[in-house]
Amino acid sequence: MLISAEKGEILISQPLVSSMSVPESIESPQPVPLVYTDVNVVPEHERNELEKSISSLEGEVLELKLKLKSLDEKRKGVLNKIIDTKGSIRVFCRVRPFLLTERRPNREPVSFGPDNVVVRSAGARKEFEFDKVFHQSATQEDVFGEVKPILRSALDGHNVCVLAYGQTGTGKTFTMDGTNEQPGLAPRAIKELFNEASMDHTHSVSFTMSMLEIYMGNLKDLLSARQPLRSNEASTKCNLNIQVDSKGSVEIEGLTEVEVHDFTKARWWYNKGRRVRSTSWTNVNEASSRSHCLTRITIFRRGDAVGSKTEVSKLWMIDLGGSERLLKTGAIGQTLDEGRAINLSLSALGDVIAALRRKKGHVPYRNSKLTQILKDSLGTRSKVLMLVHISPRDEDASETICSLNFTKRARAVESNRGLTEELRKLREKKISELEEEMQDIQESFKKIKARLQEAECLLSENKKLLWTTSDNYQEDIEKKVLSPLDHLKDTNATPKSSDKLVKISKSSGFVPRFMNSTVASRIRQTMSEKEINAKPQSIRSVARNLAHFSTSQSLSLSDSRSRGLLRRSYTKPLQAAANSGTPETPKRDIKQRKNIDDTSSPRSKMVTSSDPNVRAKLCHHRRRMSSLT
Ligand SMILES: Nc1ncnc2c1ncn2[C@@H]1O[C@H](COP(=O)(O)OP(=O)(O)OP(=O)(O)O)[C@@H](O)[C@H]1O
Repeated sequence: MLISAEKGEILISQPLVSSMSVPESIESPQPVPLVYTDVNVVPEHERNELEKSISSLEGEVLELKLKLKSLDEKRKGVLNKIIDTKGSIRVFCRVRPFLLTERRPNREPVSFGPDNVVVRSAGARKEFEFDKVFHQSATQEDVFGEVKPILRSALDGHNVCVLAYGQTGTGKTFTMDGTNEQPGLAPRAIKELFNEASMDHTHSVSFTMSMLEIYMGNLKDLLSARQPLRSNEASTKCNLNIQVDSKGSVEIEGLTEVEVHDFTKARWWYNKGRRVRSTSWTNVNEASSRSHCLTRITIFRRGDAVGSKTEVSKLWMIDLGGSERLLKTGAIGQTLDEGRAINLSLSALGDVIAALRRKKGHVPYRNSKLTQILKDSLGTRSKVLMLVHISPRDEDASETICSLNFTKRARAVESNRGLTEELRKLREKKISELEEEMQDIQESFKKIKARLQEAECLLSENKKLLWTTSDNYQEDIEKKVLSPLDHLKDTNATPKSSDKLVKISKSSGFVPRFMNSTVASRIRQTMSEKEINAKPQSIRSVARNLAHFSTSQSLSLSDSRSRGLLRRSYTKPLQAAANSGTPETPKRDIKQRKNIDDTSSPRSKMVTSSDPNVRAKLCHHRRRMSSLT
């Protein structure tokens, strides 16, 4: 028998009850034909089939997981090649649109192409090249689209740094942070990380988050529980120490690191950190960031295989302080000091990037806190993405040139400039080939993942089925062990695998044919019931109990053990008919069967009546029932 999990149907192997005939008398020399009545018993061969299917599915799941793992490795390699060919330090430029309060000049000082910017200032024309230029109409989505591949790199174990650089008021905070309606890179990146992690079937990935600010050369923990009441007030966690371990990994002593399990929680922490950041008014930007704000997502990625190591990587998202020359901002006092501190560290960052690009032996990381913190994320195995922001205004043209000159240093070596036309074409061809390969890998990955999900689903269904049937199987074994009918075992053949399976809907209230009453028994039953119905309620209830047995009055086995077996076997369909058709748990099944056995056993002491007529009828019933027990 098989229970179809989908349709709630019971499949019963033939021959079923039709093949069951009970010998007229125990003296009959004929062997007892096949008795196969328990609808909950799964034939051995079907259980074997199920076990075979489970083991083959387990093999398939393992194989598919291995395939996914090897494809993942391949994907990692190809992505790495793409990023390296494109340049491990990539520089994008974003041009801020004119604000409503700004007057649009007749002749705009900045013009741009897809990967170049031309600035005209004081009669001079300067051109700068970029990996990509985002025009004024570019959306937050457009910018994120270009950053997305580097996030995959972070999940693959590389340290990644995304930096927003530019003059005050050019849109660094807008790009990194955004607004509720137009979320920026940081919230989008965090969401994407969770999204990618949820789709990774070969690794378990978890994240922690930290935020800090470098303000006037000091480190301030933005997620610390104890924050100063006013923005200028010194925080308790204002001077954190930067440590470098033997492997060159940078850690910040005492920096709050929160575990984030989902995007909502991560976003909550991110907003909390942003609120604490130091800002002040300058005559360029009303809420100017007077510090560098660093958000770190630490990624812990561990393979499913036993003994696999946890890979740790970092994603830094940095909103740098405004890079403008101090005179222009009208800064005095503390604001002037803040500006100086920002400029010093920006210049140190420029030196580090330039040294890395020139592949110079000495990289001056120690010159600022910013570069000390980023020491393990700006190196050779890391990926850096710098977004330089510029203003479209005429008055900002000279400041724009300064910003673009800064990024020119960063791009100098890996840029297309200096490459011959032939080499440039070769490079582009290689990138497009790699991108095609990447697409193929992703397609195969998707297909295998879909098959894996299918196989896992089927496996779990089959296991459930085996579990259910094993329980019945176990019961069956127990019954066989306890059954005194062991000598009949050899004559009761197990249905062959070739036996046709008959589908019977569970809800149809199926009763095996051997339980159907004969014509004679039906007449007898009707007559008894008519008489009993005329009697008091207590007697009617007894008659109802007896009616369970009236359906099998044609049985006349004198062997009490045979009768016991048969009674046990047909109480199940009765019970099934009584139930509403919901699949039973094995435990409930046993309990109910016990109850039915109890109630179906007529006991003389249950029936008492002073009416001699009723007594006579009941005796008649008792006599008939006693031949069954
Ligand atoms: N791409 C854009 N689209 C629409 N508005 C923008 C864009 N970029 C910047 N802005 C607007 O310009 C103003 C200044 O932007 P933002 O504060 O992001 O500059 P910033 O470079 O971070 O300045 P600071 O260095 O002083 O913090 C804000 O009002 C912002 O909403």
